[in-house]
Amino acid sequence: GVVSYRKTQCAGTVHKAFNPACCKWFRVLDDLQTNVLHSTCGDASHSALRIVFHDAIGFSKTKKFGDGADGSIIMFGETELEFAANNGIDEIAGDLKRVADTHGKSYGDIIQFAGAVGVANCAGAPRLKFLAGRPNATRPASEGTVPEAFQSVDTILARMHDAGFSPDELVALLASHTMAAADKVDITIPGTPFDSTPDSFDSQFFIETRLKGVAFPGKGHKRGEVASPLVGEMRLQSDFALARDHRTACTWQSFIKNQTLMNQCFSYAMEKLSVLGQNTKHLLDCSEVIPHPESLKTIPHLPAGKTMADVEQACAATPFPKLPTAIGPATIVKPVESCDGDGN
Ligand code: HEM
Ligand SMILES: [Ca+2]
Repeated sequence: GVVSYRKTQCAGTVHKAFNPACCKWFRVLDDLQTNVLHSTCGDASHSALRIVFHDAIGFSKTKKFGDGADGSIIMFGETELEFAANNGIDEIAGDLKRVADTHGKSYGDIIQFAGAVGVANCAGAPRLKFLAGRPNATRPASEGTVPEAFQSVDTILARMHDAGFSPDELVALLASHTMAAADKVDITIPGTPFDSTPDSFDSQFFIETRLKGVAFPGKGHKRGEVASPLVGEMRLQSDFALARDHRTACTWQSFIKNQTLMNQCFSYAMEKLSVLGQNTKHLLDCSEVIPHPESLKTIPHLPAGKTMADVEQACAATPFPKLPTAIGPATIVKPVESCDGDGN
């Protein structure tokens, strides 16, 4: 397509595009927002971001398996969705497969597109890039490429290194856990968030993972889970450990009062993730289709009932930033509701 400096009306939509070749993605956008993501930072938008990671990370620099952000998790879903680390991905995979098939898009593209749109549905989020044109996957990823919450920091950093990501880049990617909840860690309490604001792309996740753990949100401890600081909040063992490890703690902490830095680092790392194993020369930049996220309405804070005495020090070089405490009774985190019609 030819880029012009005047926008072209995209037929069949309310949208206009600089690049007419991106018009068809506006039709995909409308379908996704109406039927899957509901233009909200809820369960489906969260899942759309998670599947970006689980698809792309099936990549290895050393062993030549896996082709990265190629949609193999949908194309070879009967294989990959059986992997334990992909527990719970089946629903979004099915939804995105339908949308891709309807619009004649590759599974690699639909995953990256839905991820970027899902992020944009969350207040405070960066507007991620979107490149289109990934060919369909020709083989499934191997089991063992997706990090698990019960693994050690050494194991997780080694796996990320093998996929081309530094410890700092992993921390940046983990900003994703600010718009996240767990359904499968403790199946008795589906939708249990990782921070007190799962509908906002804020730095609360980086704050709350550094508070002293006091209890479990369900009835006792599950594999990959450690005690969390708030009623109704889930803490992954891996997030606990990465928040405190000398290789990652200072970067973790640096995002708390610097949303701009957090968003820039997340965007950069997501851009890398979104084209893992792909030749970007063959991709078309349709970033103009990604909606503009709303801005945040809150500032970084300690949840109500917490003080600086509840913070665990971890970065030797820099003290934990001073934060105000939210007013009111101790924060209780409400579950993220799912819209799958089964009432939980
Ligand atoms: C150390 C690496 C990581 C580990 C061990 C990990 C582990 C997990 C676990 C256990 C869950 C809960 C799943 C469930 O029970 O439903 C989860 C959720 C999630 N993860 Fe990660 N994750 C990691 C990195 C990432 C990265 C890099 C991204 C994105 C770039 C990501 C995005 C998400 C999102 C958005 C959710 C929420 C899904 C939802 O609410 O439906 N994670 N993660
Ligand atoms: Ca949040």
